[in-house]
Amino acid sequence: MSRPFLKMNGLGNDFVVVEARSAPFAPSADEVRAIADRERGIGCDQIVSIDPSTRADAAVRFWNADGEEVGACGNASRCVGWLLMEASGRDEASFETQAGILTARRAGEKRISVDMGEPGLDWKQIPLEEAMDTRGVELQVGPIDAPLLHTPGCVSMGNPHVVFFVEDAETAPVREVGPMIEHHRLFPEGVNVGFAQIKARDRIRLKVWERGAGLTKACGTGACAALVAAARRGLTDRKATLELDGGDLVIEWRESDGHVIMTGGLELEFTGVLP
Ligand SMILES: N[C@@H](CCC[C@H](N)C(=O)O)C(=O)O
Repeated sequence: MSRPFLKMNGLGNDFVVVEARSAPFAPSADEVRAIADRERGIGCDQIVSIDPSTRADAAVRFWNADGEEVGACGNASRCVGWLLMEASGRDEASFETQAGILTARRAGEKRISVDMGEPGLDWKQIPLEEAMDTRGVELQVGPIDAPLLHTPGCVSMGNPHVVFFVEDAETAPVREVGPMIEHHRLFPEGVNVGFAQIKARDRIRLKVWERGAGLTKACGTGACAALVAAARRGLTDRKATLELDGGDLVIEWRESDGHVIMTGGLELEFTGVLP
């Protein structure tokens, strides 16, 4: 499969990015896992391919480190948007994903805004196993009479998210609870698990246990989901700074069209050749 790649990250959430507009790239789950392996492979949270498109500048596919293809990846979308704009010399780029056509715009030096589209808020869009109010679903962790965590919000950003609101994100049981909820029966397609501490009406501290990748330094769609889940419950305004382990993202759930706008940085780490 020898072919060039770019190693990139968005706030430390890292990717192997393959340009596939002139030569198809369709890795098997085993090949994805081998590339993503941090001991024996290149090591990354997700793999990204930039494919040809007749409807946008490109089409983009994402795979988690566990080998499964997924519908959205916010931090990687900023990296792809930047690559497309650097190649075209323009200040805007669009690309197809399973979540729809996304538009990226420059927002400073190696800083990109991506219109992530409208969040999915109906239980069937998450999806959930049964009908529930996604502002606060019937799910709890710990003893029935004294739950550790409960009544999280659920949001789809083209991928499923559940967001628990916690007193202190630094001490939240991310590594213990994340894997338990990731594959919980309520989520037939699995789920990304956010732990959000509301610091102010315009500031959230967030940790995310990602479906198929575990605890990452940042999760762009997770940040979008946390802002939407918080704003729906009146905990924050519709625009806030999301503090992730790897850095900050500014997320706005726009009143005018209901779209979620994610703004943040990216890094090009190095180039290489897949073995
Ligand atoms: N890190 C990404 C999310 C990648 C996919 C996610 N783990 C899923 O399985 O849906 C982001 O920045 O959004």
